[in-house]
Amino acid sequence: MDRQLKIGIGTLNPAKINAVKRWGEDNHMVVEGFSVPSGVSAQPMGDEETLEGAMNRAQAVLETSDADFGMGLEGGVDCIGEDIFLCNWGALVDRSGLVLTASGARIPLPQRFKKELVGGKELGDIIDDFAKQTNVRKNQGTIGIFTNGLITREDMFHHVVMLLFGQYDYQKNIRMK
Ligand SMILES: O=P(O)(O)OP(=O)(O)OP(=O)(O)OC[C@H]1O[C@@H](n2cnc3c(O)ncnc32)[C@H](O)[C@@H]1O
Ligand SMILES: [Mg+2]
Repeated sequence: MDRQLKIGIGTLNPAKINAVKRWGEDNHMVVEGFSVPSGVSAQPMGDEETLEGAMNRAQAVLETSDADFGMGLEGGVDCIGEDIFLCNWGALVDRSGLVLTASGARIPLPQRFKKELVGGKELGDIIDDFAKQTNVRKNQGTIGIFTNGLITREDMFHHVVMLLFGQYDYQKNIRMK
């Protein structure tokens, strides 16, 4: 029997790992979480820093494991005008040097969150206080709280994982030409 391909995901957060496991189960791939540094702040601000965190995690996984694919999923926030939005990025790298990226769905956060975020507080802590729950980040996520559970953090990241793997064959073919 063929060896199953392994996806290493750069986190121990179950909301992220389960999103990748959904893909792994559907596609006969093994998934393992690894604790790696994101190389960016604990609460990334803006697309650039959030994407950088996702790419750093993906690359670090390849360097520290025997995984065939390294994946990084990073959560941040981003301002558009006066509003502040959830902002999530994913990166997928393979051992040939291919790097794929994709972002997640965005919804606005309450204005009162903005002050605390700009003041240096992590969204994970702010949402726990707001929802009077613990570890929202490991469960339905902020997106789950503000969509009444319709789209959880796992659902949102699963979509990102599909956007990443969905690009794989197309990008591989482009590179080989
Ligand atoms: O262990 P890791 O992988 O770092 O998981 P994390 O929950 O800390 O996730 P990120 O570092 O990717 O996210 C950066 C911060 O934004 C928070 N965050 C981002 N999106 C979130 C969401 O949907 N729900 C709850 N917290 C979220 C998160 O808890 C962190 O405080
Ligand atoms: Mg974190």
